Amino acid sequence: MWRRVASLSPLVSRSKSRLLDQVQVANGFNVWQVFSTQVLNPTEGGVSDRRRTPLVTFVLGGPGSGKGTQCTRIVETFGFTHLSAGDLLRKEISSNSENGSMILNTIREGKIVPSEVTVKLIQKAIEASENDRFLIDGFPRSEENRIAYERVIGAEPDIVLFFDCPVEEMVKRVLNRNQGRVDDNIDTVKERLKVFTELNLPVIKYYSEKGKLYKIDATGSEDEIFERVRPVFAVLR
Ligand SMILES: Nc1ncnc2c1ncn2[C@@H]1O[C@H](COP(=O)(O)OP(=O)(O)OP(=O)(O)O)[C@@H](O)[C@H]1O
Ligand SMILES: Nc1ccn([C@@H]2O[C@H](COP(=O)(O)O)[C@@H](O)[C@H]2O)c(=O)n1
Ligand SMILES: [Mg+2]
Repeated sequence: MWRRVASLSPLVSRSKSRLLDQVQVANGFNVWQVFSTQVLNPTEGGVSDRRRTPLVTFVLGGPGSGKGTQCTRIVETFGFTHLSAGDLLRKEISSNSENGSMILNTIREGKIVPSEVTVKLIQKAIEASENDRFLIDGFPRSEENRIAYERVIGAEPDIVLFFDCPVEEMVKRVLNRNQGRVDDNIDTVKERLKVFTELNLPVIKYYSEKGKLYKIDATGSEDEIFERVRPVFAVLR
C-alpha cells in the first residue's frame, strides 16, 4: 500500500500521532525532551507551549535515486536542515575518528555501518541545530537502523519520502556522478542494490503500512521530480 502525494492526511494528524509515538517509545535518551512541545506549568497545573517539536522527514531510495539532489531543493524552498547519514559518516572518516577506518571499509563494501554509530551522529547533528525541521537522508537503511533511532531519539518520523527509480537509471546516475566517492563503482553499486532490496525495502514497507510513506516517481528531470515532492511540504507553510 503506497501513499501517493494526493493524500496528505498524515500531516494533518501529525501532533496527535507524535504524542502517541512518544508514549510508545520505552527507554533511551529522548532528544525530543529538549524540544518538548507541551511543558507542565506547575502553578496552573496545565500545559503550555514552549518550543515546537521538530518535524522529521526520512528520505529513502536506492543508490543514485536522487535523494540528495531533491533534499537540496526542499531545503531551499521549505527551510529544512538536511542531514545526510552518508555525509555524516564520510565526515567521520575525514576527521580521523576512532571509527574512521571501519566506516571507510563498510562504505567501500556497500554494507551498513553499525546503527549505534550512525544514530549517534544524527543525534549530535539534531542537537547542534537551531532548526525544528529536519530531512534525514539515507536513513534508516535497515530495520536495525530504524529501531535504534526510535530507541535513542525517542520518536518516529512525521513523513517518509521514497524516491522510486528504476535500477538501470540509478546505476547510470551513480556511475556518472563523478564526485570521487569510493562507492561509485560498479562492484559496490551491485552490493548497494542488494542491500537496498534486502534491508532498505522492509523499512519502506513498514512506513507504508503505518501510512507515513510518500512514494515519489524519481524519473524525469530534477524539476519534474521536485514538482511531485512540493505538495508533500506545501501544506506546512
Ligand atoms: N532527475 C535526475 N536526472 C538525472 N540525473 C540526476 C537526477 N537527479 C539527480 N541526478 C544526478 O544523479 C546523481 C545521483 O544523485 P544523488 O546524489 O542526489 O542521489 P542519492 O540518492 O543521494 O544517491 P546516494 O544514495 O548514492 O547518495 C548525481 O550526480 C545527480 O546530479
Ligand atoms: N544509514 C546509513 C547510511 C549510509 N550508510 C553507508 O554510507 C554509504 C553511502 O550512503 P549514501 O546515503 O551517501 O549513499 C552507504 O552505502 C553505507 O555504506 C550506512 O551504513 N548507514
Ligand atoms: Mg546521497
